[in-house]
Amino acid sequence: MQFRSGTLKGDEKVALKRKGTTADDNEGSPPAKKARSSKKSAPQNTPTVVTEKELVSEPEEDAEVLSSEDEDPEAAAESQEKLQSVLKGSGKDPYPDWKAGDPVPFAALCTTYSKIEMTTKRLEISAHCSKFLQQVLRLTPDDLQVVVLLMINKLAADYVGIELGIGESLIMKAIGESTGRSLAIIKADQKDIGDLGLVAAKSRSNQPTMFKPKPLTVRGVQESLMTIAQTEGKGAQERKVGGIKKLLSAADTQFAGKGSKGIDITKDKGGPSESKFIVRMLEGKLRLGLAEKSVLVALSNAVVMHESKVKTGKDASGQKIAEGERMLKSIYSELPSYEVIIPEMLKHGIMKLRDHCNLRPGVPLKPMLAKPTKSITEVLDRFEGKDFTCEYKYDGERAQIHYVSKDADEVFATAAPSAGKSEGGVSNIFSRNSEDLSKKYPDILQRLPAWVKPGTKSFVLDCETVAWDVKEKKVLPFQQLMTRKRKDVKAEEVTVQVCVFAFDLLYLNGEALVNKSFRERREALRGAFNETEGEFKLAQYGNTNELEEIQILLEDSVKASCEGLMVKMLDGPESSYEPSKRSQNWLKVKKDYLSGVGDSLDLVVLGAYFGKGKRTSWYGAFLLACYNTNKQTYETVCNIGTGFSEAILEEFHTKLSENTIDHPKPFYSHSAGNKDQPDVWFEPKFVWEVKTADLTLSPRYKAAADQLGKGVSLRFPRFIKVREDKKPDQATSSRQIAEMYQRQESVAKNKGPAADDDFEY
Ligand SMILES: Nc1ncnc2c1ncn2[C@@H]1O[C@H](COP(=O)(O)OP(=O)(O)OP(=O)(O)O)[C@@H](O)[C@H]1O
Repeated sequence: MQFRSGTLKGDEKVALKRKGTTADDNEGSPPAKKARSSKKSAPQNTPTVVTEKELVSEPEEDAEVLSSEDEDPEAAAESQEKLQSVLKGSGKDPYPDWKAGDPVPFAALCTTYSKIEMTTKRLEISAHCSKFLQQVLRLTPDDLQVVVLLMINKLAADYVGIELGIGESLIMKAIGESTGRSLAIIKADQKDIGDLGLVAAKSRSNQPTMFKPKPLTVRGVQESLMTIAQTEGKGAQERKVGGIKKLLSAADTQFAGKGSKGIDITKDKGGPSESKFIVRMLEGKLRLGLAEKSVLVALSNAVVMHESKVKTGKDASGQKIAEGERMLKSIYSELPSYEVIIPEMLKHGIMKLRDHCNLRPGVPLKPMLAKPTKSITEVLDRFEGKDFTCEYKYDGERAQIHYVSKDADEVFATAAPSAGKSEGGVSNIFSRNSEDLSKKYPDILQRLPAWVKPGTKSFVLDCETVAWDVKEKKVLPFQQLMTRKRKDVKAEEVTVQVCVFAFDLLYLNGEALVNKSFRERREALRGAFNETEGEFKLAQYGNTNELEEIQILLEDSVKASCEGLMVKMLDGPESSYEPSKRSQNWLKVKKDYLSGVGDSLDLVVLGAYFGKGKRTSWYGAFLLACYNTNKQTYETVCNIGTGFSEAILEEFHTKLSENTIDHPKPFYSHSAGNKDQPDVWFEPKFVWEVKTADLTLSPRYKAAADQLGKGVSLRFPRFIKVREDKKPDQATSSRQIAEMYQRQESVAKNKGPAADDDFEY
């Protein structure tokens, strides 16, 4: 049966109930044995131990891109030796040497992309990346930064705010105009092939060449992409198309006009075609299965190898490679900016990076995140024998405030365009994605100097901005905060007042505090700021290990309009601040999810079903997906039709209709059966927070199917809110879903949900 709208007819519901489920259920089956046994599998954040399985899949988690905390040094060294042997054994350089000092040819980067695309083995991916980066270091080190950025499909660090993600229609137009093919043919090809990159490659190989433009260079492509991304104002679309056409016309000169002897898109996924990769870059997704962490590791390996060859003429040892990897990961976690790190690394060498690169105001770091729990007793079990603290979990927007006063010793390091300059100094606010929020919160920046005590010269503060009811003097719901304009807000015109609730201090007066204990950081926080009612407060907390007292704190937090508690380790190295990591040392306890799955999920809208009855004018239900960070694919997880008001359905209909696509993207992992297809597909753009009763296995959905054998789906999913602060690739990951599923009580007790395995859909 196809789930088409939020409401089922009565008899359908009865029929389904007899099977132990209902329509909003996304069908269940008993957990497979595999799923139960995988509970015992090794921790996933020890990637340096290379097993047979890891050679095939890449157990990574973007949120943990940078953490090296749990790594065992011996295992790391062993893994490095294996990597080294792969590096040595991989034979020829990936691309013939270009003349030393010349710009890196774009074709060389595309050859590397293509080799990466052809394998799923982690060590091979690392080896291809590292070999190419060594070649760049040897021949044109000045281009290393640009090469690394393009490998992660970025034009600049996130805080600079330049993004690609050009719409399909503009790209199709440019492909048509640059290759002389009609838009109708391009559209037909897209329908057939499903990958616009391959359509571009095919179009290019069929095109006769009149003249041979100069081959593309990596730097040239980066500059052109930058211009395209920054084009705005009148006629922007036409100018963007013009820019794309120029790039495509200069691409694949070696293949153009050779027909299928040139780029054969039926073989090797189109090979190293430049047009293919340019188009994918423009779309904002390279889809190589190359996670940022792999590039970071390959970069450290390449630099260590290169330095060793220059100094001793020999390859570096596995131990040296492991040391380099730990160093670069740790530096990058505090200072995530290749623009800052790479020039310093080239100047001083990788092992001297600590002397030159540290956390600094102006460069936002990725925040530490929490693991969900579903009972207070689970918290007590996890933190047994340790001192911990329970803070209120405020429901607003994560914010990182950076500040340097004019009489501080250091300078504000940012390239972020809208850092607020005042008489007092320079300040900026960043989101959890390192986006510059200064234009959204000018009122905070204006008031900031009043909260700072006289001896406080510079800081990086971790906090939550929360909508504040000035009259009633209390916190307002998250939805209220979302009504604030996102850009060009004038401090004097602010309608929704915000109060900043500070909960951590990462840097103070020239010193990074991230490696100090949380008790010390909290002390420093209290010493550095003045609280001001309704404007700036320190997060409320209680230090207790008593179940009853934690229960009371939880209830009080909910009465104060908070979501629940954040429970944090207080002392020792475990209580250090772990940037970018979803850590066991921060636990969240949400009142709504006690005894459920422990947390809500943030999911991406991939498709919709036309509404029926009262919902005929809008979409009645939606197909949602989680994100697989290893494969960079969206995996379907449920259909949802509950929790929407009519006004919201109307709004979603308008917004989503602008993002429809003719076919599912090749990186959507969904059921192939006709009856499971939504009526409309969308670009992956919107992230919605969704609540669920529990999780179940289902052959109809694909979430976490790699880990569990069958897909996971949500039972009784209910829409809560739009997560404007999350990008699609920051949605709940497949790995998180697998973890949630495994932690579910029914699985832990080996009972399994009651639904039939062979339920007919
Ligand atoms: N006292 C606090 N300490 C830490 N984080 C807090 C606190 N109060 C509110 N928060 C918010 O809670 C979030 C922690 O939950 P989590 O790490 O899972 O982030 P999330 O994925 O955005 O999940 P959620 O939807 O629960 O906010 C932080 O990102 C922050 O925005």
